[in-house]
Amino acid sequence: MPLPGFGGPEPVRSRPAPGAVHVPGWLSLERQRKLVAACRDWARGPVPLRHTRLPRGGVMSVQTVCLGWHWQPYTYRRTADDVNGARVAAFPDWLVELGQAALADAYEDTAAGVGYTPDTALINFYDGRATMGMHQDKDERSGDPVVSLSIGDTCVFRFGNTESRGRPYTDVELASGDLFVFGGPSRFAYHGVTKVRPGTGDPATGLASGRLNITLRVTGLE
Ligand SMILES: O=C(O)CCC(=O)C(=O)O
Ligand SMILES: [Fe+2]
Repeated sequence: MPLPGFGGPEPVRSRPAPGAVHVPGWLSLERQRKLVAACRDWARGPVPLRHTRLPRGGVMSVQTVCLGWHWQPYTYRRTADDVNGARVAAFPDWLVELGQAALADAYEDTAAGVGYTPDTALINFYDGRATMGMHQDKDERSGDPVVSLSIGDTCVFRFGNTESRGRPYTDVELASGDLFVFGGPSRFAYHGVTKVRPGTGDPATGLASGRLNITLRVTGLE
C-alpha cells in the first residue's frame, strides 16, 4: 500500500509545445499557503473577487480579481470600471521575483528570468463547476511569457496551438503547486480549463475546496 505522499512515481515536467513547460510541484506547501493567504486578502478589495461580465451579457463561471492592471474583456485599465470603479491593488515586488524564478526553473536557464517584470496578475477561483473556454491571452502588448501557478483542486488544462481552438492540443493535469509557463512560439496559443476535479486539493494549503490559478503577465502598457 502506498504511503501518504508516496503514492507513486514523481510527476515529471513536460513540454506540450515549444516554449510551453509544465513543472509539477514547483511551489512548496509553505509558498502555496502564503499565496492562498495573499489571494484571500486581494479577493476582499479594493476590487472584490467577482464573475467577469462579458460584452454580450453573459458572465464567466470563474471568479477573478486582478493586480496591477484590471483586465476586463478585452482590455486592461488601472481601475475596475466594470465592477466598482476602484483602482486595483498594486503588483507586489515579491510576485515579480517569483515570476523571475519561475521562468529560470521552467526554462532551466538562470538568465531566462532576467528582465522579466510582470505588471499584472489575474487571480482566478474555480469552484467544482467552473471551466474556462479555449482562448488566447492576447490583450497584452508584449510577447513576454505568461507564468501560471495553480493551487487547490487539480484541473484539466487544455493547451493548444496558435491557429485555432481545435486540435492539436494536449490535456495536462494541473495539480496544486504546479507551474506552467507559456512563452516564445507558444505565447499566443489557445488554452482553457475543461474540468476541475473536486476534492483533489490538500486543505493544508488553506484552500478547503476549489482551485486557484494565478497568471503573471507583462501588459506592455504605460
Ligand atoms: O486557470 C488556468 O489554469 C488558466 C487561466 C487562464 O487561462 C486565464 O486566466 O487567462
Ligand atoms: Fe488564459
